[in-house]
Amino acid sequence: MTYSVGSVLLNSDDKRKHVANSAPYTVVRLANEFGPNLDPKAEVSDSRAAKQSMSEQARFMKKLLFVPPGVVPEEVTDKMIVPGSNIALGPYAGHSQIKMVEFVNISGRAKDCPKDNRPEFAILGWSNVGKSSLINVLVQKNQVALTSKKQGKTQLINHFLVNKSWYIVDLSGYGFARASDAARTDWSSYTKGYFLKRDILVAVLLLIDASVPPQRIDLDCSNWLGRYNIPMTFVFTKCDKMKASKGKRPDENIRDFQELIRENYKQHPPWIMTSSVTALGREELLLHISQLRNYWDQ
Ligand SMILES: Nc1nc2c(ncn2[C@@H]2O[C@H](COP(=O)(O)OP(=O)(O)OP(=O)(O)O)[C@@H](O)[C@H]2O)c(=O)[nH]1
Ligand SMILES: [Mg+2]
Repeated sequence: MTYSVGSVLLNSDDKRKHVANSAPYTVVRLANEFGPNLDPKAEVSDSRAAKQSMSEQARFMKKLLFVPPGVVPEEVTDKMIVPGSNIALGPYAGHSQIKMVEFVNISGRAKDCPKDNRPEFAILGWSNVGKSSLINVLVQKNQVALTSKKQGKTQLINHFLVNKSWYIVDLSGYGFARASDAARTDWSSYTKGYFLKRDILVAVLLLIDASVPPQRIDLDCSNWLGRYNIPMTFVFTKCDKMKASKGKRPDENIRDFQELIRENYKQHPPWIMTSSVTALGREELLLHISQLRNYWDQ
């Protein structure tokens, strides 16, 4: 099925839609390194073919970029693109450091969430994908969000107020193996309700474990968000597990995931590689968040 998250709704007062839709997306850095059409080892027999292939690559890469609000796609240069991502940084990027974070609220449903209208970013992903670890790394404090080796630990909507100006929201894992059936059923009622009703949700950070092959649940989830036009950024976690003895490397799993979802989007969502062990992607993700947030705030 094809979802349209592509058209720019300039006359809409719904900034969330603009944030989602101002993004002609995808695989730039990855495309450079691992993209299916962009194998650097591919032999090109003559210079004309090489040039043609280069311009095809350039077109392919532009199409796959995330171009933020305030930037014209044609004006994106290499320097603007965040390494390990498809995200270009624009004029709204900045003020990304987290100076203060307070845990303020646990809610069961959207109607119980804070009502102060501050913009928020929700962290969603399969149980054990590393949501709480990522939050801890972003705010550079251990134990702000509870992490656990046991799946299904976080089971409600947890609001963290950052710099007294915006929220990070830790959501329960979906499809957790060890949580009770009741908790699983709850997810569909309260978490889905949260996505649909929460007007000040700037974007969902959908975490995907890059150390394993693409999972059906992640594909379903991204399709579900796409269907409801909810802005999302794919945050690939555990990218430090480069030396996994079995299976594919994270970059290969990421490429496979991109390939599987590519057809579903007119414009591919932004994505970024991270690790909570090495803090890979931390600053970059904060900059990406800042440009969406600053655009929202203006
Ligand atoms: N190698 C590696 N391990 C990670 C990374 N992020 C998380 N982990 C580990 O993965 C496990 C789960 O991490 P959590 O942050 O608790 O996962 P969660 O998504 O919050 O899990 P739930 O709250 O149960 O939904 C822990 O053992 C973490 O140490 C990472 O970037 N690299
Ligand atoms: Mg958690």
